[in-house]
Amino acid sequence: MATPAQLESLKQALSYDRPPLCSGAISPSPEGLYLYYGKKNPRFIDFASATPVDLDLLTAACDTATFGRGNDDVYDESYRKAVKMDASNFSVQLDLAGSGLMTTIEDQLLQGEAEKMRIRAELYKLNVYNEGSFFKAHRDTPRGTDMLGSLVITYPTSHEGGELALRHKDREWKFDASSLTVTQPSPSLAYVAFYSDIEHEVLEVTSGRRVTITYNLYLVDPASRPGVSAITPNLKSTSNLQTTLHGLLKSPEFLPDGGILGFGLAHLYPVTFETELREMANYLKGEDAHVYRACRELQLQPSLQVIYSEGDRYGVMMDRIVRDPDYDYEGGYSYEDTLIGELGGVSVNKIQDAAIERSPWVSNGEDEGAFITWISPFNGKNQLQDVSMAYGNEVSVGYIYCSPCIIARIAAASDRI
Ligand SMILES: O=C(O)CCC(=O)C(=O)O
Ligand SMILES: [Fe+2]
Repeated sequence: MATPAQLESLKQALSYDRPPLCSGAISPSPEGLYLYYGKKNPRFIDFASATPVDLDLLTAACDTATFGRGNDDVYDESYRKAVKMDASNFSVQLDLAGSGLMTTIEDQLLQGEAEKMRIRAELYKLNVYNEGSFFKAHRDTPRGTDMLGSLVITYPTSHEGGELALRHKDREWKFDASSLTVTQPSPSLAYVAFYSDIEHEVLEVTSGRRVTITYNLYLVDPASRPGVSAITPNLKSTSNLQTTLHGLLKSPEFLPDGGILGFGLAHLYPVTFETELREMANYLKGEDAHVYRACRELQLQPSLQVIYSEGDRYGVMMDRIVRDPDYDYEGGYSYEDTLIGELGGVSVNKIQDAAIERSPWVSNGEDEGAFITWISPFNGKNQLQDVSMAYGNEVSVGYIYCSPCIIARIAAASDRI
């Protein structure tokens, strides 16, 4: 066993203070503030000098903004009150790459294994929030395992309210694009980029108008794009977690007979039944990337695992995402029995104070089980039911957020020294 003091030192070392977002203002070239929109009667706005009439015409050309609830696209003004335009109906002249913005976002959001990746921004929508408009708290719909985040760019139209509030774990950040652009010396754009699983909300616009364009941010492996070379930022400083864990590994009193460390993840990740957990190491965000890297640097061969079962205390750990297996429910078998008996799953504890001997599958002799020493709490969002929900009767919807855990196997003290 690890002593409470040892576990506490590891938990303390997990503290991570990099926010899951980056924001600021950019002063683009004059064309960066131009917007062309509409197909039949195209129009033009220069946001350096947009008039109320310009914004009325833009509003009139937009559609009411729907949002995704489960597998449905719904319109509900109590949840999202705004108007929007799809990317196929407008064109912006902003040169994202040339403005240096993508490099800044990459430096902030790519960590761990993802440092060797680049970010591709795909224009998604234009939104207009007139007085009284808002968009209640949501997470952006996962659109691929390579989807990393979202970028919101706000034009410098004068307005009050309409702050973007972002929440992760127990923290909240409020981004007020209006007061930021007003204080810039030349007409500017305000930007905020964040991981797409971060909950965010557009607060009510109390006066004026707020106009944004949004981009979906995808990870791109430069190795798969010939001719594009990657510059890996030199962020390889040894983390506090790595130092603390290294110290503990050197101590013969820390897990003397070896054991399994578990780290619940802080972020959610888009998956399908086909997603390989092994590949997800490349997509880890923020503190999750940081934990994975510390374990890998210490040769602990970290792996991503999912734990199935609805129970609060015990579940079945798998190294892959599994489709709901066929099982003989009538004959008294559960899908957990099938995962253990046929698909190589192992019974584990989901919380620290659940003795593995009490696991239903260990106590009935079905499985030996494995006890996990949890360093950060396991987030139960990765159960089979959650994964299958995205399918329903429309398979093409495809992706759903799940949160696996990072597992590190610690050898016995005699084998470590
Ligand atoms: O317009 C904004 O500030 C954010 C919009 C948003 O969150 C979304 O479109 O998902
Ligand atoms: Fe959003």
